[in-house]
Amino acid sequence: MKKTSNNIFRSLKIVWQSSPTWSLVNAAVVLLKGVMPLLLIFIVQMLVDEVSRVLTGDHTVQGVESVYYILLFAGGVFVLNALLNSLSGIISEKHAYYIDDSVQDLIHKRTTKLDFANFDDYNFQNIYYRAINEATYRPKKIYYGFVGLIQNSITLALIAGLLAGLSWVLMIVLVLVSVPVVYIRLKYSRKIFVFNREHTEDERNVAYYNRLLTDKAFAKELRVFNLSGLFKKRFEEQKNNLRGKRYGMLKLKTAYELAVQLITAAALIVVFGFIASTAIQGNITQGQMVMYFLAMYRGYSFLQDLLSRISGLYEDGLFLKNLFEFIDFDVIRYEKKNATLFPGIMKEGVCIDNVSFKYPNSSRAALKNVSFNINPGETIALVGANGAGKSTLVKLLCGLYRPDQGSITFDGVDLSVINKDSLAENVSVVFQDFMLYNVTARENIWYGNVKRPQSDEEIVLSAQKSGIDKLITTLPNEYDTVLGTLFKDSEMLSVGEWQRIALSRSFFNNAQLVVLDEPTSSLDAFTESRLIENFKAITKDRTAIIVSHRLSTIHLADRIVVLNERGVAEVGTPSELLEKKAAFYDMVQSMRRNGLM
Ligand SMILES: Nc1ncnc2c1ncn2[C@@H]1O[C@H](COP(=O)(O)OP(=O)(O)OP(=O)(O)O)[C@@H](O)[C@H]1O
Repeated sequence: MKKTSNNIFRSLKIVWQSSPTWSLVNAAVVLLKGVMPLLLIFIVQMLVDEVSRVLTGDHTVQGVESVYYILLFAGGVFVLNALLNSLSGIISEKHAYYIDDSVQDLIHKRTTKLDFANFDDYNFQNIYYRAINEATYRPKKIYYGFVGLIQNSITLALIAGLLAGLSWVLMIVLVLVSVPVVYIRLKYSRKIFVFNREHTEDERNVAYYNRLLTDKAFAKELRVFNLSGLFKKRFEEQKNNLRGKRYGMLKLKTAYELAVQLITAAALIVVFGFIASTAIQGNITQGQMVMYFLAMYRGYSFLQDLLSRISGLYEDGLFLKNLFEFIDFDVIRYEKKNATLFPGIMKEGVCIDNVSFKYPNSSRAALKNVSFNINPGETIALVGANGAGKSTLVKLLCGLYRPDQGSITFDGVDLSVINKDSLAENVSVVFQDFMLYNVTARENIWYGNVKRPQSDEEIVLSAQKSGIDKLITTLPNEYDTVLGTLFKDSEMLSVGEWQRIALSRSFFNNAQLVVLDEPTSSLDAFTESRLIENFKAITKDRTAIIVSHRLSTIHLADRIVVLNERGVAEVGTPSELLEKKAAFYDMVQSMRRNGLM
């Protein structure tokens, strides 16, 4: 309960900090609206009493005039009410923008600053999923729930004051019969909350099948393997299973609620009877009787409202735990305080020393005791069978993961103490699964180093190095043509062309270490041989690591490092390794036999 109220206050703080001015304006309008119902009850009482006075004999001008004044006053209240209703719409909309922005900002800060390794953690994925689902609306709902609670309390206090003129017992009776309703709501809020947390993975599974059915990334295979029927069936089964359980809880909750509501209604009838008999005995006027009826009825509905707001707030507080859990989650955090810069110009090179690594949530080691050096300006080819750990080593080299054991140093400076930005400026990578950005060709390359201007002529130079410049100049707006298929007037490229764009992006970043994971996998023979011919010029003065299965690319290297499941199998120049007739030699022979070279 304490944690729930903490969440509520933390959420209100977010709302307040999003815009103190709009929070105040919005709250003022909501509270003013809360006074309106009571004013209307007063007006009705005054009207009934004045009209019955005129009807029972007071035909004087003052008597009729006072009816007009009451009507005039009522008109003013109606106008104010209409004004508040219209204004509250745009005010709350404007305020909602600020709240949305603040919450989104919190989430963006979290997701962009997270270390990449967290995305491999299924538990983190659950927390992230729950947070995203709550983030969009809960803080806003809490704010309105809270302001509404104050509004209802004011109205109720005024109504209670009014009813006190007749009997305090009336209010107490109403409060007492409402308690079970609140109890049931609170109980079920917690049940639903627990249910949702326990079934996050099932929910994600439903969302996954929904993605398989709708996302472009899966659309091709969905068609060629005719998978839509199977996916739809799984989607429906899992969704209906979840819905069934949730609906069952809702039915039970509704049944209990209905039972206690009936008791409350009976109590209300008794109270109405009491008011009527008091009027019949002549202890209150007809106007007062109508006023008490209305006050009682409105009081009852406001009390119901108030109680459902309290249980709503409790529920929101519970569910906000999901958002704050994400914001506070003790993530895998690599960067150390007082991190240092990457060494100026490397003189000693890169040292990979006895590195072992297991992915988070994986039981198998991806790298075991890997050790080798890379001299400054040297090109190393990293080869080995599928799953040997080549891409893993690439990810470790650019700081996406940290070794569990051993170290990676640049000129003796451990990667773990290097500042993230400085590392990104000095280590440039083209991943196997490089990104396709649906922006202009120029921007696609510029993303390699956004600290440089977009007009930088090295953008064209980088495109020339990967051999994509010629194609770009044939596009309708040349370098300013949007690539992809997402937006109007875009031009789609082939996989190999995209790969050349990705290569240009890494060339544009004049990093000291260039890491290319399968850089020629999608290139045609002509482009590949041109890239290979120019490779030395492209990586001039830079240290390079190329991961490849292609002998033509491997032969570019000064030295080859062969990885296997036990770590580094062998290291040497291409001719040394061929002479040694061990792992690399066997690999080349196997390729030759199968006509792969
Ligand atoms: N995100 C991940 N989570 C858990 N295990 C992973 C992850 N990525 C890779 N692995 C495992 O780590 C091992 C090494 O994978 P890696 O991708 O580094 O191999 P590779 O040598 O690059 O293979 P390939 O030649 O097929 O690209 C594999 O056994 C793989 O299953």
